[in-house]
Amino acid sequence: MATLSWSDLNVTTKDNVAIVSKSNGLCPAGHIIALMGPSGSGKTTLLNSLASRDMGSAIKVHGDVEYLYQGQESPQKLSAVSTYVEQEDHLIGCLTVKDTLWYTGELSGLSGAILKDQVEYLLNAFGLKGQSDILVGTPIQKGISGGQKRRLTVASQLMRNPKVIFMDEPTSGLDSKASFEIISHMKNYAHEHGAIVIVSIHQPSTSTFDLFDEVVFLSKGRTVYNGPVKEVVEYFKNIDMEIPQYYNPAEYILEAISTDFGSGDNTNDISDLVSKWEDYNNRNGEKTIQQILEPHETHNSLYEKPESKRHTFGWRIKHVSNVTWILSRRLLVKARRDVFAYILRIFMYLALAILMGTVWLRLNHNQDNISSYVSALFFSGAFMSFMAVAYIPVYIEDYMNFKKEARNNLYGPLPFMISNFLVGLPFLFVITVVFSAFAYWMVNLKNTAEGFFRFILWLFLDLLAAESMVVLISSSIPIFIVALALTAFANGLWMAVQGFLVPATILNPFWYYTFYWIDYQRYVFHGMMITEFKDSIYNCDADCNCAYVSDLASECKIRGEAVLHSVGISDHSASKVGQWVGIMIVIIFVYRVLGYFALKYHVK
Ligand SMILES: Nc1ncnc2c1ncn2[C@@H]1O[C@H](COP(=O)(O)OP(=O)(O)OP(=O)(O)O)[C@@H](O)[C@H]1O
Repeated sequence: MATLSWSDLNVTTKDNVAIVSKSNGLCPAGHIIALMGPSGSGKTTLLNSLASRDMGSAIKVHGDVEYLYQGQESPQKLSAVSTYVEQEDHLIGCLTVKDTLWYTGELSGLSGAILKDQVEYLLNAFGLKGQSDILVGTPIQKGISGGQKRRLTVASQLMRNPKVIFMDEPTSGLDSKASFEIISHMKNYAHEHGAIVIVSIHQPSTSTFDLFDEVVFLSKGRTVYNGPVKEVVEYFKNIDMEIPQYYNPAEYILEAISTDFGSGDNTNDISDLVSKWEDYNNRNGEKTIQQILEPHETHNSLYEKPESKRHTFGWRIKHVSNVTWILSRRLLVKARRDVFAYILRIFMYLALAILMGTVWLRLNHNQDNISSYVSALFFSGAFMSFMAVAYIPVYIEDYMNFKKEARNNLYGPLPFMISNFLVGLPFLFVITVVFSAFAYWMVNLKNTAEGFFRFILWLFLDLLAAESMVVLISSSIPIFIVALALTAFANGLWMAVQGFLVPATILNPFWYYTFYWIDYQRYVFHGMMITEFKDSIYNCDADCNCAYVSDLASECKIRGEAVLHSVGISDHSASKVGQWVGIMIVIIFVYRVLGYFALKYHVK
């Protein structure tokens, strides 16, 4: 039989302030255990420590947590068989309830009739059958209620039949009936699947409280009671703290061990309760598995030996491509349904194209218009990439969902990054074509099909690089306001050093020898400049004064290459342009690889 046990677990801050002290416990397969205590008593911290979750360098954990099978180290690691239901839901707003379960099932390796049955079973078990085709909900489209989201979160994490389930306040925001239903379902799940379920919970009703097999009461991180729920009343009676009849025992104990509110300091009372619990334990000894288990609990078939899985390289490749395919399909559904993902941006770029086309309307090839042509190209490249900030909230929603799923071992950062890139490609291409189709001809940029397609190429690479930068920044610091500020700053930097506002020839050496060479907007700007000015001829003014000197001055004309020269573009050969396209691809690749490592860091 599998068990999760912990001994002498101490959690402190790095300044040695105790959060959880001397915690011991044992939970056998088939049992559901509650961690209870007032707010700030250390329930989440204990739960995280049991789940071996990284809590940052500010927290230190000492002691042992063991996942054992028949008293021996389990062949499978706890992280491989467990799932953690967080306090926040982190669902994808524009998927329906059924879609959410379906894709999670696919990601868990289910398919065909098994997947269908499992989805149906969970929809029924969590009371979501009537909402199966309703969207989870987005900021502009109301979806299911908060309580239904909570139930969906829990249901989706049972898809792959985890052996150990940690739940951080799964019932917060739910009414007592819904809370009862969830805990009741988890109890049945634990019993039927031989799973271990550990739940931190605030204030369950009496009927919900009675569903738990064991309970740990914490006060300021110290254990006041850890044992069977049905012995709670008896234990507290024996230590002269009789729970009045008709009183919810959980509520009564929580009031007694709460330290934040109420009159007077009850620290001594709490210390007294902790000592009494320690004395009781010393007298009776820690309970063994046999003492914890009910005599009738002999579901041996459920406690099958977990098998260790060693994956070959070929299996991994197949797994990554399968998961990439599932994630790509899910993202495509989102991209189609979520107006914020791409649809709004397509209209935004269309509006910008019309704005640009009417501001720089039908320029002609007189020298007075040369600077307007140059600024139009700068605006297209720089401002279009700046607008990629609109992608940040969409990406952060995906990231949060990714983090939840990756930490629960459904997949890793690689398929997430690849699918995000692949699904972005067609949408960014549509945005590019829509923008170019209007802006290019309205401004009267080079009147050739080749010029138009080259413009599309540069703008497409520009948007890809801008979006990849957003992915890198938002993956590194997935906090909306910070990612927004950093992306705006980075875009300002790339605009400033790309050689338009200050020509490369006079750019400060620090910027020139560093950021100028890795500035994707610079390659886009120079690429567009070559497309526009190479092999173009402009008229000097009526008195034959030419703003740019070229070999055509005697004919009162300016060769476009002279304009290129003035912004520091001396080599405009096809090989140079090809080299810049290559550099753009490398920049996009590097952004994505760095983004991958940022994701990897966050789910370590
Ligand atoms: N990283 C940290 N640095 C310093 N103190 C921390 C840190 N994490 C948690 N704590 C402190 O540890 C204590 C326990 O926090 P925890 O979140 O585990 O409590 P909780 O019982 O789950 O509370 P709630 O029911 O309100 O969610 C709190 O006083 C909290 O301020």
